[in-house]
Amino acid sequence: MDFSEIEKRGLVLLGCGKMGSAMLAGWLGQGLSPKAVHVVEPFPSDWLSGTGVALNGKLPEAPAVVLVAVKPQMMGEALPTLKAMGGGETLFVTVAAGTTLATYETILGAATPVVRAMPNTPAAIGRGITAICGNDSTTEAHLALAEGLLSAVGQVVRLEGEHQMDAVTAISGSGPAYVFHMIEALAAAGEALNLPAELAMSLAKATVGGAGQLAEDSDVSPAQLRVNVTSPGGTTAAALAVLMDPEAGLPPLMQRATAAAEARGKELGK
Ligand SMILES: NC(=O)C1=CN([C@@H]2O[C@H](COP(=O)(O)OP(=O)(O)OC[C@H]3O[C@@H](n4cnc5c(N)ncnc54)[C@H](OP(=O)(O)O)[C@@H]3O)[C@@H](O)[C@H]2O)C=CC1
Ligand SMILES: O=C(O)[C@@H]1CCC=N1
Repeated sequence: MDFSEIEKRGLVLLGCGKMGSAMLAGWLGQGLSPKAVHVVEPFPSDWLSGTGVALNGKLPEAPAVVLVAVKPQMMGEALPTLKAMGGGETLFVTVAAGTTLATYETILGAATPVVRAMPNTPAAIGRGITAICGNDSTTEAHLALAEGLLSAVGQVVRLEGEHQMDAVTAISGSGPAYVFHMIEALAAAGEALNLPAELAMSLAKATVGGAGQLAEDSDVSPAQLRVNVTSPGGTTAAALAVLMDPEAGLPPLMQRATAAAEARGKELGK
């Protein structure tokens, strides 16, 4: 990523909790100068204080980018403090779930370029995936700037429009939590089969991590990779008969879980 525009005009990060620090760690790791970053965060972590970024100080008048990473519930309080940066010169990029482009336009002015982005926490190790879409005031240059910034912490995909954002949030924004829960569940299942807890957790982490990497790196589909593990009449087939049950297996459960996430995204947007 060419950070020169951001290093010239500055980047304001509003809120530096779990997602803000995951992205900040990625940018600093990619060589962004900490001096270019101005963070507004009520309770800075020790990690944040040690990064060398400007913390809770005077902000640039027209930074290249404001990255909004506060909770949707805090938006009404936090965003108006940056209203003076709205209007056109500064690109606002927001990662908040649910909150619609129209809400930002109401607070910051309709002429403000706003990109909604949905990243995920593997951004902290450069393995995130972020989906983006912009409002009517965004140009190709704005989208390219947002894309460049977010591609410093993983892959970026552009959406057809904002109507896809709550579904994306349900799949990849929240998705790492489902995978972490899968690790917990697999480890707990190992303990239920009388393995020591530490061994069960090591097996579960390495299995999920290795399978995820294989699925991402391989030209073979996940369905075929699954078949490759499954010997006819063997142990995997016995487990998959339970997991792939059309009524009580993982697919209907995953659909219910992601539908609940999507519905919550829509509620947060109201
Ligand atoms: N966590 C994730 O995996 C993902 C989160 N997101 C989105 O990212 C956003 C942040 O989520 P997350 O990082 O998990 O939440 P966190 O609570 O960890 O981070 C939000 C941070 O903003 C701070 N904050 C609160 N009020 C203000 C304010 N007025 N001005 C500046 N900072 C403020 C909070 O401080 P304090 O704790 O003291 O209130 C906190 O440190 C949310 O909108 C969420 O939807 C998107 C994708 C993935
Ligand atoms: O749980 C949430 O609302 C946020 C959005 C996606 C991941 N975390």
